[in-house]
Amino acid sequence: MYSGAVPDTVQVAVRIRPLSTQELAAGHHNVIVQPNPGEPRLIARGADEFSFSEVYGPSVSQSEVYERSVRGLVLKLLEGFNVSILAYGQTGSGKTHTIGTSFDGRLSSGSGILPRALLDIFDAVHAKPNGGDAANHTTYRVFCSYMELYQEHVYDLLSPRNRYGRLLGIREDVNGVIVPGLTELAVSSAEEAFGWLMHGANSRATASTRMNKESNRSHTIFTLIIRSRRMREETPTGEQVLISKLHFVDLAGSERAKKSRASGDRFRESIQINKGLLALGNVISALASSSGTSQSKSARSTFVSYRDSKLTRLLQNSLGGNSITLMLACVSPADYNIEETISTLRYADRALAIRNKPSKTPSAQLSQSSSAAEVERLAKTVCQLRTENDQLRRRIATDLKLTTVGKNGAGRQLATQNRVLYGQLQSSIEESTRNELRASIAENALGRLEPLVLQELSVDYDEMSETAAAVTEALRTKCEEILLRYRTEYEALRQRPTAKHRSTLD
Ligand SMILES: Nc1ncnc2c1ncn2[C@@H]1O[C@H](COP(=O)(O)OP(=O)(O)OP(=O)(O)O)[C@@H](O)[C@H]1O
Repeated sequence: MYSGAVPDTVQVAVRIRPLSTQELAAGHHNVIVQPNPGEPRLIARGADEFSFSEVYGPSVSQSEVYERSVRGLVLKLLEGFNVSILAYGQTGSGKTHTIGTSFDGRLSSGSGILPRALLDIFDAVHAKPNGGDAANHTTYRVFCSYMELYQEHVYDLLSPRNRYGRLLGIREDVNGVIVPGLTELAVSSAEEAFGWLMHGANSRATASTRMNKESNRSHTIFTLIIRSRRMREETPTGEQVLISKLHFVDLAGSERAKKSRASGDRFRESIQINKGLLALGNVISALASSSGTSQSKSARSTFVSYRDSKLTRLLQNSLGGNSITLMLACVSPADYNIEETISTLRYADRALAIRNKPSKTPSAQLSQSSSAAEVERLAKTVCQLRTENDQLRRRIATDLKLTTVGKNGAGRQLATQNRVLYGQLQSSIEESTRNELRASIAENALGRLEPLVLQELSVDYDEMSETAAAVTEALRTKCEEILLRYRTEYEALRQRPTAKHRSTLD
C-alpha cells in the first residue's frame, strides 16, 4: 500500500472477520460480498457498494494484512515519518485480533500486526551497515509507551504506580497534544517490547459481554518512539536527528445497549465508549468535508471539534495532522450485525477523504514534554550550563585577581552582581517548576473531580425533577379545588333567580 510515495490522505483497509462457530450453529449467514477478491470493493446487504484502499475477506491471513498494509508503513517510520494505525469497528469485530494487543509472547500465524511490526523495526535497528556505506549509517534508539483511555480518564499502563497513581492529564503545547508524565521506556529488542506490551495489556480494562467474551472496555494507544541519527555532511552539525512515532490505536468497540443487554458498570462503560466514538465520528465528518476536492468556502472552514472528548484530543495528530494514517475498519459479516457493519463502513468511507500533511520531525522541534526529547533537552542545558559555569569561574578568578592586585572594587562588585543574577535565575527556575507541578496537579485533580461533579449534578437533577413533579402535582390539585369551587358557586348562582327575574315573578 505504501511503496515509495507518501500518501496525503488517510488510508482505509476493511477487514471482514469469519463467522464464528456459534454464529454458524445459530444459522446466521454472510451478508457481505466481495465481488472480485482482487479488487478493494464490497457489497453489503446485496445493495450498498463501497470501495476502500484495501478489502480483506474472512480467509485473509494476519501475515497478508501485515505485508499489504503495514510493512511499508514501518519503512516510512524508520525514514522519520509519524505513523498511526487505528482499529475501528463494532464490538467483537476483530480489532484486537488484527492489531495483536492481546499478544501472549508466542509468535504464530495468528499474531497481529503489532508484534510483526516490532520484529521488523528491531531487525532494521540492529542491521549492520553494509561495507563502504558505514559513513551514512543510521543509528536508532527506541522507546515505548502505553496508555489507556477509560471512561474519559487517561491511565499510564507502564507506570509502576497503583491505578490511582497512573492517572494522567492531557495538555497542549506548541507541538500539539501531549500527556505529561507518560512513561516512555527505552527498549533494545523486540522481546523487551513484547514484555511491555503484555505487561500493559494485563492492566487494561476488559470484561466479558454478551457480544464478546473478552471485550475491551477502553481505548488504548501503544506507541513506539524512534530516535534516528544519521550523518549528514550538508547540515551545520554534520548529522540529522529525527524523532518519529508509531501509534497503534485499539479502539473500544461501539455497541448497542439493547443488543448487548449491558447493565450497571458495563452500561456506564458503553455510554462513555459510544460518546467518545461519536465525537470521533464528528471529527472524521468535519475533516472529510473540509478536505473534499470540490468544496465550497463554507465547507472548507468546517469547525473540527477535537475538544469534544479526550479520544479526539489524543488522536488530533493522527487525523488531520502530520501523520501517515491507516484506519483498519473491522466488520462482522453476519446478518444480525448488518446495521453496525453498514455504520462502520460509512464511517470508514468518510475517513477516506481526510487529508493529512505527513512530514518528518527534526528532534529540535519536538515537544519538550516527551521524555526522549526531555533527555536531549536536559543534556543540552547541562552542556550550556557547564560552559556558562566555566566562563563565570574564569571571570570571577580575573575579578579576584583584579581585587587583590589593583585593590579594585569592580571585581568584587561583578562577583556580587553575578551572585544576585544567579539567585534570580535560580528562583525563576524554581517558580516555573512549581507552576508546572501545580498545572499537572490541577489537571489530575480536574480529571478526578469531573466524574464526581457530573454524578452530583445528576443527583441534583433527579432531586430537582422529583421536586418539580411534586410541585406540579400540588398545583394541579389546587387548580382542581378552585375550579370545583367556582363550578359550585356558578351552579348556585345559576339556580338563584336574579332581582330582575324576581320582579317578574312577583
Ligand atoms: N480475522 C479473524 N480470523 C479469526 N478470528 C477472528 C478474526 N477476527 C476476529 N476473530 C475472533 O473474534 C473474536 C472477537 O475478536 P476481537 O476480540 O478481536 O474483537 P474486538 O473488535 O477487539 O472486540 P471488543 O471491541 O469487544 O474488544 C475473537 O475470538 C477473535 O479471535
